[in-house]
Amino acid sequence: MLKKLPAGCKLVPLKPIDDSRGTLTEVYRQQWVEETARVQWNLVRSNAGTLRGVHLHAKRTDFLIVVEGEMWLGLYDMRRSSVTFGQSHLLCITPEMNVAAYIPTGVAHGFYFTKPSMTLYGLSDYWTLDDDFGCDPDDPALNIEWPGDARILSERDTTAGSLAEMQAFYDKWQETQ
Ligand SMILES: Cc1cn([C@H]2C[C@H](O)[C@@H](COP(=O)(O)OP(=O)(O)O[C@H]3O[C@@H](C)C(=O)[C@@H](O)[C@H]3O)O2)c(=O)[nH]c1=O
Repeated sequence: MLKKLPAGCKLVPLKPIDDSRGTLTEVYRQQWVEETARVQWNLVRSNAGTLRGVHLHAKRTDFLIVVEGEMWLGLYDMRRSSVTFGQSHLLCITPEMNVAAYIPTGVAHGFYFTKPSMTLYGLSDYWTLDDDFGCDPDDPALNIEWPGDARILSERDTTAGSLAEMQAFYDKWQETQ
């Protein structure tokens, strides 16, 4: 497991501004991640024990904020040309940390929620199942030890194939580009 984030992943610091009314926080500026604008935003509620993923996008990047609760972000670098290829990282994000996570294309990711949580994420391309590869989040090759035993997974994630199969799909997709 990598001690740092896979290459190109970023934790962007957010700066809450407090006053007697409460707090105002900018959560996204396009210049923070130096690339194209977000074209879609998703607001997601997750029950305690939910695991979403592991998913991979070949064309799309995600910019993600934990608004409420606690999220463990598992990352695995599938880009053969990357210096961190084949390496994983797991980190915990809470709203109090005041960070947004930027996930580039080619880095597989899963979200595990230890308590009821709300996340907000911006997509650089419209969501489509064609760019939502998936694999078994417990595949030992991922080298990600999700915290907590109780698990709520989607049907798709429960029946997803291996990391090796997802890597083969991703490699094939890249050859056609
Ligand atoms: C992601 C998404 C899903 N949906 C629909 C499809 C389905 O009916 C319902 C729930 O979708 P899913 O089960 O795919 O949701 P989920 O498993 O949370 O999918 C997400 O997982 C994390 C790890 C990611 O990486 C995200 O990009 C996305 O893939 O919402 C949309 O309409 N638009 C969207 O942008």
